[in-house]
Amino acid sequence: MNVALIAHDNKKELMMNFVIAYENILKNHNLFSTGTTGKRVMEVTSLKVHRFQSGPLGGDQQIGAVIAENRMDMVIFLRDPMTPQPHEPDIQALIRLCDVHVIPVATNLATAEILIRGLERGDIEWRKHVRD
Ligand SMILES: O=C(CO)COP(=O)(O)O
Repeated sequence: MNVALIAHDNKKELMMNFVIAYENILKNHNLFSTGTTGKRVMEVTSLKVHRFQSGPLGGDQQIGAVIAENRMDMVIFLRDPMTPQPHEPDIQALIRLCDVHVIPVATNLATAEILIRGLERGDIEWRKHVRD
């Protein structure tokens, strides 16, 4: 499955703990990230991540483009709801596209944990039939 991992600055520690905890599941999938998140994930784990631009420089839009082509199967986006982001329209657009294409998307840790366990159990195998 193609899985996007994105975290705002105040959520990056949380994301690193998440990817360390679930490395054994994530290693079986193709991982995509915005620039800084991907760099950090590769520093703290042995995971390989395809990195796009940093979020404020267009990374959310690049991941959005993959979603728009219905090629992303899951999005884990640990958002910071307390800090205004300069690229807020890009963030909204990415999440909107997840709804357009019915892509499982988690925007907080509690949902991320459920999605990652679902990924391991094969709950989103149906994506193989609707992708591309
Ligand atoms: O801003 C982001 C998502 O909106 C994340 O970007 P970085 O991973 O480059 O910090």
